[in-house]
Amino acid sequence: MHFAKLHGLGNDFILIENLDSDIEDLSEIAIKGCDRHFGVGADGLLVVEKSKIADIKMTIINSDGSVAEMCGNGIRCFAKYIYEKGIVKKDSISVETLAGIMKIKLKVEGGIVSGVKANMGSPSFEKALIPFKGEVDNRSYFIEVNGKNYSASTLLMGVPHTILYVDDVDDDEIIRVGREIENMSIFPSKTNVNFVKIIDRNNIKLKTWERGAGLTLACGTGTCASVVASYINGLTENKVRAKLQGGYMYIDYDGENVFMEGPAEFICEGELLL
Ligand SMILES: N[C@H](CCC[C@H](N)C(=O)O)C(=O)O
Repeated sequence: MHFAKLHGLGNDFILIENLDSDIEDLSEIAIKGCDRHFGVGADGLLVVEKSKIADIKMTIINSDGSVAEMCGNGIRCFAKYIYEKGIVKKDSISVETLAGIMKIKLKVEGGIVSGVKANMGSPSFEKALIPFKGEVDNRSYFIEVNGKNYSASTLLMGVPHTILYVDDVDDDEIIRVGREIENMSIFPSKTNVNFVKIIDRNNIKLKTWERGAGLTLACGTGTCASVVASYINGLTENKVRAKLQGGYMYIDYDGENVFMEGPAEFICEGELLL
């Protein structure tokens, strides 16, 4: 089947069209297609489907085959694809996801999408929604891993996110700590784990261990969640530039909705022979 590969700041995706809803084994395609040796290689699979309640529907499947409710870098890539392929030829697009309908604004120059701004909706600290089973105030608590205590926040930004504040986002410890926290029993649906260094009140640096995908070069929902948590805890302003391994993302939290701005690029197209 035909596929496109795109990335948002190095968080890369295989995208396929399923507008006739005739492709069934999407998790199998994600697992095989995302394999970086036996497949195309990607952090996840994006699927274009028809919607009854929005312009289009985006289904997201992680490289381990698990379904994710939302994906920030993915929705920028998705929006670029559906505009440039003429599936939805509007510069303001509504996208149905399992986390709700997202409103996307495209910057178009000469028929090419040069930038994407997404309204990522409202964050929630509601334990039942995240879900989170800890007996602490999840806005700010301490989490212990391998005898070390980390200051943390946990919230829902379409998908569950836990934010840890660290001095060095490049510490190899991140992989072990990320994998351990992702699977802790206090997170019944697991969690993404963001390691954040506050640079100043308008700049952070972060790296994300993603639920169902492992360490990625950037995480859109994670960057949004990190800015919300940092603002709520008085560590930053509500408009923040975030430095990811793959480049910069711009986040604006207005107290109700979170707006994410960043790039999306095509890498290649081809035939998936799985
Ligand atoms: N792996 C995540 C979904 C993708 C999130 C990330 N790639 C983004 O850009 O938001 C999860 O299962 O919660």
